[in-house]
Order: sequence, then C-alpha cells, then structure tokens
Amino acid sequence: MAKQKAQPNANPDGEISSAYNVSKQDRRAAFRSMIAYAKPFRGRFALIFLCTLLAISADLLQPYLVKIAIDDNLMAGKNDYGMLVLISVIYLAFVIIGLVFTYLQNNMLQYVGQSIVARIRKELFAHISKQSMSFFDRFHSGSLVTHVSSDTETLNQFFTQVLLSLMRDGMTLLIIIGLMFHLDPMLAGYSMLLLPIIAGIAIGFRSYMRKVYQITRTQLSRLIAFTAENLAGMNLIQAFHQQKQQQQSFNEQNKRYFRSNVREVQTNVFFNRSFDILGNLSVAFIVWIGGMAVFERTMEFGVLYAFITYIRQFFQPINSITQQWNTLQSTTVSMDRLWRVFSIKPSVQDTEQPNAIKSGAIRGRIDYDRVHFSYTEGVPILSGLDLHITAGEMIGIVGATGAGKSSLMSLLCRFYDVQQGSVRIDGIDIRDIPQAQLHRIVGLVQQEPYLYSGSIIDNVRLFDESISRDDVIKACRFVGADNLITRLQDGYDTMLSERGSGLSAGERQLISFARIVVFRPKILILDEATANLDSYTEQLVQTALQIVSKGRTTLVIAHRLSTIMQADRIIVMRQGQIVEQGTHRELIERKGYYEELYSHSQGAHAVG
Ligand SMILES: Nc1ncnc2c1ncn2[C@@H]1O[C@H](COP(=O)(O)OP(=O)(O)OP(=O)(O)O)[C@@H](O)[C@H]1O
Repeated sequence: MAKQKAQPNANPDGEISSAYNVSKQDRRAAFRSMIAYAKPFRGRFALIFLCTLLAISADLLQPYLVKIAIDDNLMAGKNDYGMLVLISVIYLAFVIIGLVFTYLQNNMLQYVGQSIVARIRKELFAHISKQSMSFFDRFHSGSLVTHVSSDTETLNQFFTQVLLSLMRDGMTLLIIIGLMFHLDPMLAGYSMLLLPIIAGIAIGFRSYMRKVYQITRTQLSRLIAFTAENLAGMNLIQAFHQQKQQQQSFNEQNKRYFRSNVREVQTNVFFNRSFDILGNLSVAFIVWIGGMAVFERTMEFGVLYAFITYIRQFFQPINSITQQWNTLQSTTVSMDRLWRVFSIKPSVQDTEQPNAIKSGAIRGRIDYDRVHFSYTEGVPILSGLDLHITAGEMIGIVGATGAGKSSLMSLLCRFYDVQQGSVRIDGIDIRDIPQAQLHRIVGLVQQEPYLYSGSIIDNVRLFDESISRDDVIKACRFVGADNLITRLQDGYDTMLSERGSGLSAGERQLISFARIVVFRPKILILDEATANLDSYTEQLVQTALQIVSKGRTTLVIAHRLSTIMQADRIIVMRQGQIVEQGTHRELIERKGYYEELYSHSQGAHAVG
C-alpha cells in the first residue's frame, strides 16, 4: 500500500500548530526532511567524526598515562627518570593533539551547520514567495518571520551543538565505559548501576521539558507576530490613539513570554543540578569502594586515580547530552513548524504543459464563464458569474463593500483559482498560461501600492536590471510623475524607506503607474487606485490613468463613481452577482441599483 503523506495543519489564528498535536509519524517525517539537508555534507561529517575521535582519544588517554606513571613507575619503586620524561612528553603530545583536532572539528562543524541553515533559509523564502494568496490568508506574516529567522536559527544549533554533543559526548561515554571495564570490571559494574538512575531522571524530565519549550516558542512567535503587525499598522494605531491599548496587549504578551522563559530556565537549572549531585555522590561512592580495595591491596592506587578521573568525566558527557536536550526540544518544534510550511504546496500551480502565448499576439479579451468561487468551503462569493470583456475596453466595476469586486480581480490575477467555470484571456484558460507570463499580461495597481526599500528607479522597474534607467525616466514622464520626482533631493535616485513612507499617496500611485508603463501589461486592473487622494492629485492620477489605459483592457474598481463615469461599460455588482451593466448614462436612465449608488455618492459628495 502506498504510504500516506502526512499533511500539515494551521491554527485558525494563523500559527502553524505547535507540536502539542503532532503525531510521531509527522515528527519523524519532519526530522527526515530536515536531515536530508545535511546529506550533501556527508564527506565533511565523516571528517568531523574522525577529528572528534582523535580529539577524544587524546583527551581520554591522559589519565591512563598518569596511571602508568603511578603504578608502573612510582609505586613500583623503579624511579625510572627517562620513562617519566617520556610519559610527560607523550602527555603533552596528547594535549596538543586534543586541542588541534577539537579546533578543526569545531570550525568544520560551524561551517557545515551555517551552510545547511543558509540553504534551508533560502529555500524557505523561495517556497513562501511561491505560495498562493490562500496561504497568506492562513498564516500571519509575523509567524512566517519567526520561521525564517528564529526557527532556522534553532536548526543551526541542532546541526552545530546537538550533533556535536551526540557525536563527541556519545563517543566519549563509550570510550570511558570501555576504559573503566579494562581497568577494573567490578568497579565498572558498580558504576553501571548509575545508568538506570540517570535514564530515569532524564525520561522523567523529558515530557515536562518538551511542554515547557513548546510554550516558550509559541509565546515568542506570538510576541513577534504582534510586534510585526503593530509596526506595519503604526500610523493607524497613532491616528486612533490606540498606543495605550496596544502597549497593554504587548505588556501582557511580553509578561507571558517572560514567565515561560523563567520557567524554562528554572527547569533547566533543576535538571542540571540533579546531575551534579548525582556525579558527586558517585565519586564519593567510588572513593569508598575503591579506597577499601586499595587498602586490601586488591586494586592498585593508579587504577583508583584513573577511575575517579573517568567517573568524573563519565558525568560530563551525560550532562552535556542532557543539556542539549533543551536544544533538541526546541529543534523538534522548529523542525515540525518548518516542515509544515515546506509541505504546503501552492494551491495555484502551473499545469504540466502550460500554453505560453506569444507576447506580441496578446489582445486582451477577457471571459469569465460560469465562475463559481469561495474562499472557504460552503461560503460562496461568486456563483455562476458570466462576464465578457472585449480587448481594449475600459470597464468600471462598482458595488457595495463585500460585493465581490476585488475577488473578481484576484481571480484574473490567479491569486486564487475558480472552483467551477473558467477565466480566459484571448480564449485561453488562464490556468493553462504560465503564471510568470500571466503576471506580465495582467498589471495590478492597488489602493495602497507597495513600494520597497530602494531607489525610485528600482521601485519602478522592480529591481529588474534589464529595464534601463532611460526607460524608467521616460515612463515617469509619460504618466506625469517626472515633476514630482525631480523635485526630490536625489531625484530618481532618492532612496525610499519601506513601503515608500517618504512619499505622498498620490506620488506612490504615480510611481505604480510608471511601473505599468515599463512592464507594459496588456490588461490593467486598478483597485480603488484613486480612493485616498485629494482632488488635485486625483486629477493627476486620472490623467495618468487615461494615458496608461490607452490600448489596454482596463478594469477599474471604484467607490467614487466619478472615476469611472467615462468607462466604456460599468459593471454593477451585488452579493457576488452582476446585477446591471451599461454606460453611465444608460444605467442612470434605468433608475436601478446603480442610480441608487450614484445618488448616494452624490449625496455623500455634497455633504463632504
Ligand atoms: N481572503 C479572504 N478570505 C476569506 N474571505 C474573503 C477574503 N477576501 C474577501 N473575502 C470575503 O469575500 C467577500 C467579497 O469580498 P471582496 O473583497 O471581493 O469585496 P469587494 O466588493 O471588493 O469589497 P470592498 O469594496 O470592500 O473592497 C466579502 O464577504 C469578504 O469578506
């Protein structure tokens, strides 16, 4: 039977569900998928293993050398000076070998760990960028920021600290056990009685610690999400004087994160101290049992010395491995969360054999045929909608809030796929057009055009170096943005901050029009592009709109009906249906829903 692939879930609040409800099968799948990133570094890992083995052996043979010096020389009364010097030189050589190979092993491991995590981060960002809009409806940007930054960092700790500890401390433990049995099987046997006690403590803490780590990570993720959201909407918060309330919410989240962190630290300290106490008790036990054996001359003094050293060293790796338990806990949670993001396939994908249209041959006809669409199952937004737009037509789309105007446009951009029916451009189903080409055919100007940190030139050409500076300047002149830009201190090289906060809404809008001219899409969508503008800038943008819409099929969503009065056809939407269509004059004469909306808007205008 084919293995069923585990499918990830997301919390309704947009967080990828923590490991509370992750099955063992999921956890294994997550672990396997993350470990796969380490495979290309197999050779390096083998080298690291070799270095570790040499470093440990050099360290662990040191007490054995001292035992030889005590038992075979000093206690045996040989007083062989040459032999003592030789042992000291070998001891020194072991110290140097230990240092050199520890250094090499650490350096290599850090390099490998960073390389693996850099690759995961790169792929994660590429994966998120490829996702469809439905993905971003599900996941908060704050949670995604946590995955890209902090979860990948935790993974780095796994590849560097946890793997190193498992390798180094695991090997140390095995070699110590071997040496202890070699020195004195009876004493070694007694020491092994400690193992079940250690295992008991470790397992006892295990489930408790897992819970503690998950809570801390979830609190951190919430705190980051909250901060990111607040920073993004700071203007709104200030405009509505919500700073106090937001500060209060932040303080509560911060307090929760603080408490979970403190609990994590306390748990850790308690766990580590239990091990220290156990370690000291075992040394006392060995001194007692071994001391008696030395008195009874059934054991040599050098053996007891080496044994006490080894039993101390025996606890070090165990303590270190269990300390890594913390990291391992957060790593498994991070792995689960990353795997969940990686496992989500974009709901909108290119077909196996997409039908690329010759870019020069696109005319811009659009057909919506019996389109059914919903964001969530059972809540239809569009039911059997038909709309046919001829190439070059200018269409105005109006309707009350929530009528489905933006959804109609999102389908044309293929941010979502229709559930039934089809959307076609020049007769070709857009699901058959490669997405890269579709996004060149359909240009979108939103109410709040997004500007990136970078120069105006780069914002117009969207960092596409193949578009020349001259072309950008020509485009800006074409839409009437040139005057505004040249007035800025560095002209076209003015660096914009994130979202273009140094520019007015109208300036941002004109830059986004220049983008359209540069990228030359055959179909243009304007989603409330003039909604936020004063009447002077609106005039500028209207003129720019008339310029850029020439020779393009243009769809304009507008609440201000004045913006679309000149449209070739106006589509009136209500609850996901087209209820009327025609020119402004025809619709007014019909005295239907449009006329009602128009009178309302005139009334509002008059009041304004
Ligand atoms: N991402 C989404 N997930 C779930 N429901 C959504 C989503 N986007 C929109 N909706 C819902 O779909 C319906 C249509 O929304 P849409 O944004 O298309 O309307 P609209 O006419 O453009 O409204 P507005 O004029 O306010 O922008 C609304 O009920 C809205 O709540």
